Amino acid sequence: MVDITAQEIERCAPLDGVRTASRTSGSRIGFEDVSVAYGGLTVLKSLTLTVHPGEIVALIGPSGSGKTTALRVVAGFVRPSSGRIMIGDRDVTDLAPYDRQIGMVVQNYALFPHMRVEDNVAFGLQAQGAPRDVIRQRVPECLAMVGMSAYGKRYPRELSGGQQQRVAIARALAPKPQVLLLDEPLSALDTQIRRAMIDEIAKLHHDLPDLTVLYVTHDQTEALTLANHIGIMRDGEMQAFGEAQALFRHPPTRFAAEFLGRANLLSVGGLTAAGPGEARVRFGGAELLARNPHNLPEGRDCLLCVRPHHMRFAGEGAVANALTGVVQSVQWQGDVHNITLTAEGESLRMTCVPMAVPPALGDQLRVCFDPSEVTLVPEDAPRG
Ligand SMILES: Nc1ncnc2c1ncn2[C@@H]1O[C@H](COP(=O)(O)OP(=O)(O)OP(=O)(O)O)[C@@H](O)[C@H]1O
Repeated sequence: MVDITAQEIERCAPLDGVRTASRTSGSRIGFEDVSVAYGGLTVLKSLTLTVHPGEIVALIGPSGSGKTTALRVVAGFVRPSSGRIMIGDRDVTDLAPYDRQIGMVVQNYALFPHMRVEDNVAFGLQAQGAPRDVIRQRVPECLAMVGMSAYGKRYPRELSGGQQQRVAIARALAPKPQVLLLDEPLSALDTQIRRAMIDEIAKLHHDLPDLTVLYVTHDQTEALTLANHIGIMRDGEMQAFGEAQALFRHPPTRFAAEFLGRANLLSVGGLTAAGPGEARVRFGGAELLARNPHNLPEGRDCLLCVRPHHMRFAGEGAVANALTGVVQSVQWQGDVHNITLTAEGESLRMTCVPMAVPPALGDQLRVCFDPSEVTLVPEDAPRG
């Protein structure tokens, strides 16, 4: 993560009042074969991606995978070594940040400390030379949008982290940008405030459905809750991209399965077709039925992705898709019990509603899962 400063936010403030005066419909963000290199090292590699008008796309991925770089290249703080950046139908690759009609919110708020809240929010409008009466109307409007109407006269130091971030969002939205870039906007906040802010951002986007949002985060909950589409970055490349639920339910690679949500990935073999979109596989002595959305071919060794919350107790008698494991650990976490089992030499995590009498360490436990909830995933190609 490369921190973005108040000076850079200042450089985003649009100077052209005519073109930024109103946002009547959404604009796409387009990366067209964009690469970025620092000192000869390519950290963003041929990225092609469209964020459609009114959509939220979240970029997630490990530290250093190029998420912030992708965002900064849209903002205009970084020049691509090749490729083009589009906002709407405009090629903005050679435009300065302030001429791109973007709003930006970053992790460390980057509010101007010497300005009151209302002056922070007015900043972009003043920079574009908006008339005073427009500013007088727009500033309270934006503060109301983020629930900060009562705080206009305060200085940033007189606000909590969550309140500062709300002001930062109001400031970014005041000039009615076409696109909003969010760089880990909630990562400095504690868990409870972060949850509340996720709801608020969702509501904000509901109220501003034309706003196109590119959202960089480490937090898969934020990505899954807010984004229409999610891109998973790795080593400067888009490793996987898809509609949020589809990517979660049917991850295309091991890396995607592990990065988005928690997953048990069992090594299975002997794949045979079993009806449309389904296949049977062997896991030790057990035969299991699963979704095969990636059409892996017969005979293929692959992984079975079982989410911990999809595992259930099988009880006695013959049950399809059942495994027997030995309990290795039991943890109570208030609203769930987490149980770890070993089965056929592999470790499996299970999440279930809290039990009055949980299983004990060393117990044999039969568990099962619904074929429609488990997915076959190809093993990632070796990286070299
Ligand atoms: N100004 C810079 N000069 C040189 N290298 C840079 C610069 N900015 C970023 N990098 C490098 O580019 C790579 C991608 O960085 P980037 O900040 O985009 O990653 P990220 O995925 O956002 O990481 P994080 O999750 O930690 O924020 C990293 O290896 C980083 O060290």
